Amino acid sequence: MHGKLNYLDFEIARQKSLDLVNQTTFKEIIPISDAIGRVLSKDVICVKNLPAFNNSAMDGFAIKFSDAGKTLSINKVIFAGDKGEKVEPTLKENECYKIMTGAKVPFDADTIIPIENCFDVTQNSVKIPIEIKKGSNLRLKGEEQKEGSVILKKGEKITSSFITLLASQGLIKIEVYKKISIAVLSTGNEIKEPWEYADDEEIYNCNSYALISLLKEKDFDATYCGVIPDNLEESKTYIKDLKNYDVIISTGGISMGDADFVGEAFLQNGLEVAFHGVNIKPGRPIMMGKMQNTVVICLPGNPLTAMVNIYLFALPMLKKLQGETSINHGFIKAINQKEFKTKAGRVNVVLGKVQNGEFFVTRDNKYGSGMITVLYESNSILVTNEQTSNINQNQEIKLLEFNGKFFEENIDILN
Ligand SMILES: Nc1nc2c(c(=O)[nH]1)N[C@H]1C(S)=C(S)[C@@H](COP(=O)(O)OP(=O)(O)OC[C@H]3O[C@@H](n4cnc5c(N)ncnc54)[C@H](O)[C@@H]3O)O[C@H]1N2
Ligand code: MOO
Repeated sequence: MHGKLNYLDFEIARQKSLDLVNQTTFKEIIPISDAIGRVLSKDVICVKNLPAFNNSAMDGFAIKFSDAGKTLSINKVIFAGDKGEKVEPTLKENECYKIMTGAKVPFDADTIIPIENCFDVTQNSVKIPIEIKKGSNLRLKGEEQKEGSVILKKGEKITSSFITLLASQGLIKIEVYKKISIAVLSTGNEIKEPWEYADDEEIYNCNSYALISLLKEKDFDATYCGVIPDNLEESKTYIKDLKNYDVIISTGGISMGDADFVGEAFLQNGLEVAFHGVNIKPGRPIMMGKMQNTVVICLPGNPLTAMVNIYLFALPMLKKLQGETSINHGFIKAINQKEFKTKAGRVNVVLGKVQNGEFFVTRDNKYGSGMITVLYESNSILVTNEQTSNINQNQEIKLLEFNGKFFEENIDILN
């Protein structure tokens, strides 16, 4: 672990991280009221046509299109919820129905005219305008979704708009993938928990809480498993007890320091390293691999680095493991507002704030990976390719927002 790190190409590292996992096979059935953020483990098939019957989109009159311009007698009034005899076709010559929004339209009417577009409306009759469109305001049975069609796809993450569709089908339970289990650890003798006393030489553990919160924002549950002391033997035992988790995420102790033996402790527990070291700033020492069935993600200790790296490298892989199909970062386009420099020869991650399509780089891109406040000051990142040394003012750029969307397509996010 102490040899010079071989810095892997960014895209190769991203691909290797994805290759480490296959989607979980464990499923469960849960109520739709608890389903937000969960991933569908099978397609949802339409069992009830949408709409279920021909119905009116407006309060008004249901007529035959050929009666445009005529004065018609009102045959009957139909309300939403009327059924059976009340909605049987009963039109005679020069007649129409008065009808309410959502009410079933009998088969002998083909067009709905909103009441405010009609003339001389009385209890018994109405004059229909001459300029009308056949079929207007008539919502046809199955025009939105037909029985048997796929309405929601396996691998999609459930949002509130999914719930509307599920409830429209009379579904109250749904099959989803079980949540993957994630252990989060910190390392380092200098680390104190926020509720402990920390003297001037000690620092508070921010990484674990920050990572668990970021994972929560992305609909993952993570368990905090404590601080591993800077001691190889104790680390080995500690890690051995975590093999029941699907994923272990640690921060710190993976660079070149004499106390950086977290990697060694994982290795001695059977870790097969996929890569250790990526040509990116921040995040050069990042390491990923697999320890039997457990995916191991070792993030560098600097809080800024840990957060940016979990976002860039870990989220796509965790999404894949969770069974999601949209696992790739999507970008938004913006215009850079102030020129800044980046270092050619490596991939650079640049923090900034995007607002209404304008990007404001954080602190002129002059900050250290050990800083914490800069994360708070930013809402997005720009990722350069290895050739880029400058981002000009007014240059169109691609940005990943911290709360950005993920897509099935793998698109080029580099600038
Ligand atoms: N000789 C070299 N030194 C370093 C290299 C290198 O290539 N050669 N890489 C540097 C880079 S880049 C990074 S990033 C850091 C990462 O090192 P580690 O992953 O070993 O992290 P630590 O040394 O344990 O900690 C770094 C920094 O972060 C603080 N830290 C750690 N854990 C937490 C926590 N849970 N909450 C808050 N802060 C934490 C820690 O106190 C250190 O200040 O290595 C460079 N060195
Ligand atoms: O990964 Mo380090 O944060 O580049 O300094």
